[in-house]
Amino acid sequence: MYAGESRKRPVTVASLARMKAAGEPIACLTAYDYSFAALTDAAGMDVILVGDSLGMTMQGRETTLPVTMEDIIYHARCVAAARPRALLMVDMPFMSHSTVDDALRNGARLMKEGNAQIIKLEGGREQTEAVSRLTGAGVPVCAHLGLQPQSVHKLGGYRVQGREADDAEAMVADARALADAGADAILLECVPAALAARVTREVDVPVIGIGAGADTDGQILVLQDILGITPGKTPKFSHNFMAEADTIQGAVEAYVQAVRDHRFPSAEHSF
Ligand SMILES: Nc1nc(=O)c2c([nH]1)NC[C@@H]1CN(c3ccc(C(=O)N[C@@H](CCC(=O)O)C(=O)O)cc3)CN21
Ligand SMILES: CC(C)C(=O)C(=O)O
Ligand SMILES: [Mg+2]
Repeated sequence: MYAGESRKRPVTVASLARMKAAGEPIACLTAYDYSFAALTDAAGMDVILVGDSLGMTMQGRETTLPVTMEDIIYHARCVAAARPRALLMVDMPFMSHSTVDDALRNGARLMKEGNAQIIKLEGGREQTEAVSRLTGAGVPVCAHLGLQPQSVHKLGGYRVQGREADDAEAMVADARALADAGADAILLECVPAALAARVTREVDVPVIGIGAGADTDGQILVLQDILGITPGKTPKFSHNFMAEADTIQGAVEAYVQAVRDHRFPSAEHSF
């Protein structure tokens, strides 16, 4: 939503670009079913993500790796049934885009079967050809840099990425390459706030952050984390908005308002 745009009008990929240009924060949240998608949409969310985090939040798996195309399409269809005004973003599962042919076939499935309006895929410059072919074919793409949970076994855990100077430079170069390849947005997960601010300045496409500080074009969190119902430990970058709300609807609205008013994230949620 950018200044002057009717709140009732559906959010599109073009809306996100206009919001970046206008300096209007983009509020994003995951949802995995019809009821929460409807509630989240009524709270005024700009983007709803059917994330592969559903492997953990919905299925109780230890990582996102077991999530299948069938799983994510099932949840995307449940969310799409709410006919949200929000832009519907859907994650490409682990190993669903490791070849360009797979990326094209599976990206098309998320749109045709899952009703995705934009797909998100983890990876850096090695994904540029897939991004270019997908966007060239009319599939909007959000690239996902920084902490890539599908690489947890390669990374050795869920850790902040880009702390060393050479890793930071590589991330900036990846962001540029993906934007040049046609990516419509970039998501940065678990990166130092200063690095995220630099990527946000240096690329033309909207940058959405999670654990990436306050100076990105938008914020995203996981639904269960903002409701305080994630079993076990929640990431440092999340905040339980139920702590100050009486209802689930109120908590989701408080999150949207905190993002719009630049009150979330604060330093305690950032690296
Ligand atoms: N409930 C939930 N919330 C998420 O944000 C989330 C998921 N699930 N599943 C998929 C990924 C995994 N994510 C995670 C999981 C753990 C940390 C974590 O524990 N991070 C440490 C930072 C460690 C460091 O300082 O390097 C933290 O204390 O927050 C981060 C991201 C983000 N995503
Ligand atoms: C945490 C967000 C960015 C995500 O990719 C997911 O929910 O799967
Ligand atoms: Mg994901």
